[in-house]
Amino acid sequence: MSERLSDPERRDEDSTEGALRPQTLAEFTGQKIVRENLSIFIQAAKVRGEALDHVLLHGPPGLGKTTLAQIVSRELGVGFRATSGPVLQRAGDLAAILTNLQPRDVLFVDEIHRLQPAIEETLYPAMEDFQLDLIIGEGPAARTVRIDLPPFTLVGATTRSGLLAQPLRDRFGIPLRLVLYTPDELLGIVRRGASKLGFDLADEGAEEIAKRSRGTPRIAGRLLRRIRDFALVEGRTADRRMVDAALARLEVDARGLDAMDRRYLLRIAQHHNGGPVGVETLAAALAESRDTLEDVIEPFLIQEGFVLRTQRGRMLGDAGWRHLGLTPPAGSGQGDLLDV
Ligand SMILES: Nc1ncnc2c1ncn2[C@@H]1O[C@H](COP(=O)(O)OP(=O)(O)OP(=O)(O)O)[C@@H](O)[C@H]1O
Repeated sequence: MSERLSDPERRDEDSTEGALRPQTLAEFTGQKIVRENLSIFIQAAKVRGEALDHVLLHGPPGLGKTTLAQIVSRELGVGFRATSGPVLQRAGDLAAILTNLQPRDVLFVDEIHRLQPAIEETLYPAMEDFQLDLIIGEGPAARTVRIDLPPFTLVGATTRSGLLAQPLRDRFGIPLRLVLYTPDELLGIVRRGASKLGFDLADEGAEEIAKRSRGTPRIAGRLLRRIRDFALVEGRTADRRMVDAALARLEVDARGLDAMDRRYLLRIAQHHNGGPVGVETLAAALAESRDTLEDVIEPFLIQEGFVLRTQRGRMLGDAGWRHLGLTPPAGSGQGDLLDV
């Protein structure tokens, strides 16, 4: 995958990313419905003294799934273990983790849609009955040993709940969908981040970053840290003009789109006359995977009306044409919109 500054999937090696992480539900900005529901279920689990039901967090990358999972364990006052779908290669890897959990611990599985089928099946009885069926030996001598597990809470995160097998999805009692943040919510996150970093950021500078972060806290945090670098080296106050100039140098445009987003829009405009064009065709032309287009690039472009998802493929929306400064060809309809 390309190295984009506004790539919400890329994690920062920068230790300050961790410093910006909210630690409690009250500190967590935005996602009001998710927050309110989680708060009730956490309180109820604590009153009953039971493990919280399993939680599935789904939504685009960089919206705070890992952060929320950590917050859930902290609010429950239990331990936190983290792994991810692609890391678990053998059923034994999962067994080792599960048998080491303390009662009511949170086990976070990132990218849960990428679990191996065999591991997924080990997970079903573990989630449902807190039991682990281990097969010992091979061939005719093989036998199954059943191990009791402590009750635990699985918090799964995925950018694609549609890719989860139905039986796995059904085992999450608390499915929660994260949505892109509003500029106002991001403003709160940027202000809080600036104060945590001890960075003197003017209000208008903060607003500019919030507006141009593609609805994603991880991008907001990254832009904030890069602008802090510019301010430091140039010895300037981070007011609107300074932030604007810095974002231009980072190739982030007035609406927060980066070079890749613009290539995507231009491709539909110039090579497909505004579309419709299939996502596979676009992915091949842009040398990106279909998953990257669907998970990373499109959610914001669709939300803002730059792109429309129709039965026959992607089309450029009015906002997309306007943003590129181009005129739509006469008679370009919008096709049949898919529910997005
Ligand atoms: N509501 C929020 N308020 C403040 N900062 C947030 C919030 N949500 C996320 N962040 C910040 O954004 C960054 C990304 O968050 P996190 O790693 O939890 O995202 P994620 O959705 O788990 O991403 P991925 O799906 O790629 O794992 C972190 O630095 C975190 O501090």
